[in-house]
Amino acid sequence: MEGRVILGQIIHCINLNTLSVLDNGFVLIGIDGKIKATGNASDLESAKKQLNFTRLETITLKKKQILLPGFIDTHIHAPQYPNAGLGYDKPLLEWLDSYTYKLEKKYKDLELSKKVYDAVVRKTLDYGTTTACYFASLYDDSSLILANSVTKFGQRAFVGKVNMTKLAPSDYVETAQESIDNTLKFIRNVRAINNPLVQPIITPRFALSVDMDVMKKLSLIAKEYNLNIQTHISENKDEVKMVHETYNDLYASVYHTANLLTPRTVLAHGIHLSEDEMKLLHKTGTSISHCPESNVYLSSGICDVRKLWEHGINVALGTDVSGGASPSIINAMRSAISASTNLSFTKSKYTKLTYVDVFYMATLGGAKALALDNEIGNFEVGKSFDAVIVDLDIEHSSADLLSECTPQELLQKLVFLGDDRNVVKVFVNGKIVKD
Ligand SMILES: O=c1[nH]c(=O)c2nc[nH]c2[nH]1
Ligand SMILES: [Zn+2]
Repeated sequence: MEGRVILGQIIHCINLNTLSVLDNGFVLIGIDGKIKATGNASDLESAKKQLNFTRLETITLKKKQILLPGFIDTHIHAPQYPNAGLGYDKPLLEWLDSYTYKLEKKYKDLELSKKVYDAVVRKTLDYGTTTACYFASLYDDSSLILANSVTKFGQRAFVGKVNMTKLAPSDYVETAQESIDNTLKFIRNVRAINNPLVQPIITPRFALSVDMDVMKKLSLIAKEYNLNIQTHISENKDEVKMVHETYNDLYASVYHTANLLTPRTVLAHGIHLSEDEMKLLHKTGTSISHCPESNVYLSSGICDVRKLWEHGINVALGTDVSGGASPSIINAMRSAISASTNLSFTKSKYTKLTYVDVFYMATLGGAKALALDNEIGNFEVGKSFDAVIVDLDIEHSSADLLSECTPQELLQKLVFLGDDRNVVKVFVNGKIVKD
């Protein structure tokens, strides 16, 4: 058998509280991109023999390099990328009207779509995002271009054509029929690409912009086509109030009524959830995508990740570009620590998130949120090899390593100081997509 072996310092999460660190380890990958064996370097020869590996390409990491699972961005709006860093003077609902819809409706232009989508996919891969869960726009043909960009550059992704049937600009809204028809067309077209790494995802924008009937039909489509679901929940207090007024129900209950809460559903934000809503999310196996940078820039609030965990809810990370400015999950890890530190100033007996907590959310937590934890998220044998090689010894980068570091310290340097310069190689399903 042919394959590749990576030797060196390897870190991944086994579960929420357990970091596995191999100081001198190996990961053996088959030509099919799957992990065949892992362990200490001293056991490599016997693993090779046992698995009948004859020809192996070897990558030996340097002293200041670590191998990590690829990062998972569970919430990013690809068409909003040109607005990253702009328009943070307004809270959510005004921001949507003043900046966001105005940009998204330009994606009728397929040339613009290709230009921006190629740029987003390239940029997120450069930061080590091996899997991204994208909101696209209302337009199915433009959204298909995002699925093609992802395919071209080799990223693993979910791509959602957004549904919006009300409370939207008159020139950026669909009828119920268009919304459903175009969603079905989009699903068929993404499936026709025949790329197992790219899946369509059901994407009602949020409860305020989609009619209940349409949400219910979308949940039936998710079931029939075996699809994941994504939307937003409880991001901003005015938004929550409007949802209560519109539906006379709790925000999470609105989605539950529409049958949108499933173990394959990821909801962005979840800042202002009530006890009952958290219980409902736990009961339905729904995950939250925590988007800490966006929550600060849009003045939405601070999500209490520990409280969600206490309720048994899985929490992942999202950049939420362009609510968040940075397309980097490394940055999202850092922002999650800052957000929880700020929370600790106002809450008694609150333990802020650690670098291990956020690393978990960026990898295995993300995989769980997308129901891909049998496929990616760590280096368990049988999973696909989605990984990044991180180098903390890059000249002119922010992380100047002037002393010896343990693998755990190298990971901390990445979380607090790292950027795309430190991500020197990226693999998706065993294939090198950044070198
Ligand atoms: O962060 C957000 N970005 C959006 O585009 C959006 N739409 C509804 N709610 C939203 N929240
Ligand atoms: Zn969002």
